[in-house]
Order: sequence, then structure tokens, then C-alpha cells
Amino acid sequence: MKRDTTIKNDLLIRTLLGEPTERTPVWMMRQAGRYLPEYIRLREKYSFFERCQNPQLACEITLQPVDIVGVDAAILFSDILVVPQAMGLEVQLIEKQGPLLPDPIKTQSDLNRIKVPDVNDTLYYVFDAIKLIKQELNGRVPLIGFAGAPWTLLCYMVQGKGSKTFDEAKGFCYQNPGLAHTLLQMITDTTIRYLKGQIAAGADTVQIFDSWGGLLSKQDFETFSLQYIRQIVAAVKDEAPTIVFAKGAWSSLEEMAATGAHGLGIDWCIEPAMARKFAGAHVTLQGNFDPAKLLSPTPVIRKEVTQMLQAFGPGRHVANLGHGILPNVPVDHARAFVDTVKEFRF
Ligand SMILES: Cc1c2[nH]c(c1CCC(=O)O)Cc1[nH]c(c(CCC(=O)O)c1C)Cc1[nH]c(c(CCC(=O)O)c1C)Cc1[nH]c(c(C)c1CCC(=O)O)C2
Repeated sequence: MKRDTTIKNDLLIRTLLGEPTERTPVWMMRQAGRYLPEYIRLREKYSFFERCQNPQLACEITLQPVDIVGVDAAILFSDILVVPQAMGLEVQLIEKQGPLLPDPIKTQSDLNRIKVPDVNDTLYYVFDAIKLIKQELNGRVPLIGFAGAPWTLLCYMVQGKGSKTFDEAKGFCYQNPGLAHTLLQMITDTTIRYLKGQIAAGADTVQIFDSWGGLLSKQDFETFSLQYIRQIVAAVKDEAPTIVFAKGAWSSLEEMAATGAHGLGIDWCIEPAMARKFAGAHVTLQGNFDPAKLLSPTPVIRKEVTQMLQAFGPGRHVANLGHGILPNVPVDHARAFVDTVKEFRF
């Protein structure tokens, strides 16, 4: 495994690899953007995909939470939906509504419109951003690269927009399993190339976001999600520490640990002790503070974060939220979360 030995604060990498650390590392999913006034100002000037495609802007946004909140890792500013875009689908981001894919995949002829692209032709801007970010980070903290899990990307590529249930996407899988598996394999092949490209450009670790994994039964999670995640983890885990976050899919923690991933993200609906029992001793757990709890008064945040750290116990834990930070969280509440972890010792 390639390892950047110039990183001064490498708590995250050491924790993912199961090495001893002085304290628990901390970062927050979706930490770049949304709740930061410095980000919102940039949003007024540039469209979302302009922010993703311009390496200078992506770099500036990636560094904001490191400078402002003091997290132990940077996560690349981009989006999981740049992959469907690179495969040939149009993706728009509508202010206050979220993603819109005007021509979603419904039939075989829709599938013929997309391809497994050369990532160097289509996603070069992400690799350029990573190179610039690594330079600007100058070894302060590691850089996390990421991609959406094939199942979560299928949800958007078929449904065409966000949804609480993704019932059209699920209906597509149950009515046309052959098409669904062709699409999932195309996304998987693209994602493997994409994550390898991110690691080659300098990402120190990568996370696979399966935000909608919890919509599937345990059996369907294996069929439509985990068998593809397994391929991705197998392809990248020897190049960089790999984290799998499948929100709500706690009933498959044992199977996810068996993929060989270094870290598993969990949400706040499962207790740390239970997650540890399912996942076993040889994987790092990441999570699992309820993002809405960051709306509590800061003394409550401090007390509950301390309880969370004690519940996970020392070692093999990366403190994080159980899902992305909410846009309406005051910055000092995010800072209270981070500071509590950084001050805590077992
Ligand atoms: C499902 C999903 C998406 N994108 C992502 C996921 C998986 C994680 C999760 O479940 O939260 C992942 C993502 N999206 C973004 C990042 C950047 C890095 C980070 O800070 O973690 C990451 C890791 C930026 C973004 N991606 C998006 C924004 C907000 C739009 C804006 O700032 O104009 C940001 C900062 C847009 C986006 N992109 C997506 C949605 C549903 C939306 C709209 C709603 C929202 O704000 O989350 C798809």
C-alpha cells in the first residue's frame, strides 16, 4: 500500500489500519459546504458543477473545514453524481431541490446511451483538484477521496431525482433484473477506475457512500449492492485504506467486514457495541453521532459526544456523524463536536 509518510497528522490513516494512536480522529461527512458561510459566499458566484470542475474552487472548499473547524482529515469537494455525468447522463442540481437527471435510465435503449468512460478524459478535473489539494494541504492531514456505491448511483440514474423510498428505482430492479445488473456492473467498472485514479492523484484513503443501502432487505442488499461494493473494495483496498458507509444497512455489517474494507461507517440507529459485535474486532468503525443532535446546545453536544466516544471505546474508531452535517448547523456547534473528540483521552 502506498502511504504518504509526510503527513503530520495521520491519525485517520493509522486508525483505519488498526495501528495505535494517541487519540480518536474526527471528521464529518459532508463537512465541505452547506453550513459554512465561506462556502455559501462561493455558491452565490459559481454553479454547483462549476465549483466541482474548477480545481482552484474545489481545493478552496475542501480546505475550509480543515482551517475553520479543525477536522483531522479533508474530504475532496465533489459529488457522487459526477460519475453518472461521466457515463453520459445529464445531471443538474436544482437550487433547494437537489439533483435532477432529466433523461433517466428506464429501458435497454436508455442503457445504450451510456458507457464506461475513460476516466482520464471525463473526470480529469477531479484528479487535478486532488493534486492541487495535496499540495495546499502540505501534509497537514490526509485527503479522503470518495465515490457513490453502485446501488446509490443506480437510485439517482433510474429515479431521476431524490426520493425517500426510491420506489421507481427498486421497481426497475425487480422488473428488469438483467438491465439492473448490467447498469450496476457498468457503474462498478467506472468506479474502480475512478477511485484508482483518485488514489494515483494523491487521495490517502477512499470512502464508498451507499446512502440508500438501508432501503433494501438484507438479501436484496447482497444482490443489488454488496456484490458490487465487494468488487470495488477488492480492487482498491491494497492501494489505499477503504471505508464503506452503507447507511441503514447494519444487518449486513458482518458481510461488509468480510469484504476486507478497513473501515465501516455506521449511523446512529445502531449502538456501537452492537455494531462491534456484528462487524468483529478487525475493522475500524466510523460514526455515529446523529447529525440533528448538532442542533442541541453545545454543553449537550459535548456530553453526548463524550458518551459516544466511551461507547466505542479506545482504538479502531473514527469519530464522525452518522450521516452528512445538516445545512442549518451553527459552525460553533460543529466545532464543539470536533473539539470534544480532540480533547478526550481514554
Ligand atoms: C446522496 C449523495 C449525493 N452526494 C453525496 C451523497 C452521499 C452522501 C450523503 O448521503 O449525504 C456525497 C457528497 N456531496 C458533496 C460531497 C463533498 C464532500 C463533503 O463535504 O463530504 C460529498 C461527499 C457535496 C455536495 N453535494 C451537494 C451539495 C449542496 C448543493 C450546493 O451547495 O449548492 C454539496 C455541498 C448536492 C447534492 N448531491 C446529492 C444530493 C442529494 C444533493 C442535494 C442535497 C444536499 O445538499 O445534500 C447526492
